[in-house]
Amino acid sequence: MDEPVLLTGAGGRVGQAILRHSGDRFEWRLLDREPLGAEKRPDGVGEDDVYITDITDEEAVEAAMDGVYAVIHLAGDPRPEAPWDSVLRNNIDGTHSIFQAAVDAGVEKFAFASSNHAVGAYETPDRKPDLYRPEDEFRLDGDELPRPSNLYGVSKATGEVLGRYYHDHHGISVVNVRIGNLTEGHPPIDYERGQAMWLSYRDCAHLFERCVVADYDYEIVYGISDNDRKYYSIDRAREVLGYDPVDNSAEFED
Ligand SMILES: NC(=O)C1=CN([C@@H]2O[C@H](COP(=O)(O)OP(=O)(O)OC[C@H]3O[C@@H](n4cnc5c(N)ncnc54)[C@H](O)[C@@H]3O)[C@@H](O)[C@H]2O)C=CC1
Ligand SMILES: O=C1O[C@H](COP(=O)(O)O)[C@@H](O)[C@H](O)[C@H]1O
Repeated sequence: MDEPVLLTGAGGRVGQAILRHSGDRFEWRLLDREPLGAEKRPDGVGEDDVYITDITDEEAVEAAMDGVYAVIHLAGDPRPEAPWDSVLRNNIDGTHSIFQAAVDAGVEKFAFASSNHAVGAYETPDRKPDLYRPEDEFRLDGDELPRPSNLYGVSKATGEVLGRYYHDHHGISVVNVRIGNLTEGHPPIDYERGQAMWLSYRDCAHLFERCVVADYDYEIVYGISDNDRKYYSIDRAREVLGYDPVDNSAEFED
């Protein structure tokens, strides 16, 4: 595939994890509202491939989308405690703007950075803390309805529904990745929930690489490493995307 892959939110944690491990895999086009210095770009990605703009700027987004094969859409407010005005603008309006530009430009595939917080309210008091432990068999598999933890989670569930709409009415392939907890180098320390949903940097890059390469219609998958502790199934990501993670938070326990 010679056409570019547009990565929004390229300067953030998830974007940098992808570029660090898969920087040589695609022709990248990078978008962020903050400057992306040479240290944030893979070799060979020059300033002409970088778009510094807000994702709600429809004209600028249209220009960035021209000729693109696939979109990995990460840009947004990632804070679980983010207020409504911010998630409405950055996560809902922004995601709408990126989807609309993508279908207008004939983009084939769209990977959306959803979140564990779209389903956080499944972690009910009667299930905690057992569901964070290796012997517990409770699993979410992507077929369940959203049960957001907070307004940020509402915005992520809304992004998933926007994807459903654009897939059904415009035919674009959409995969929603409910990312767990991306932490560099090792799983979160003294945080069982975080260890159960840990996503290592290299597994993150591999997962989004598969979102560009694999064939699918509309999917919801979980983005975590192959942790012994888990309450998210990664079976669907394995089956549909060919996701084959190498990390496991249990390997870091004493
Ligand atoms: N880091 C994690 O563990 C998780 C992240 N996610 C999602 O993944 C995505 C990326 O998250 P992180 O990399 O952790 O966040 P981050 O804050 O490190 O990166 C987000 C990037 O998007 C850019 N951005 C934000 N709003 C923008 C706008 N309106 N227009 C243009 N650029 C904008 C920021 O400048 C930043 O570079 C977010 O959508 C977040 O909700 C979901 C679950 C877990
Ligand atoms: O969606 C997100 O989830 C991760 C993990 O959630 P947490 O409540 O365990 O911190 C969070 O770190 C990240 O900022 C957020 O975008």
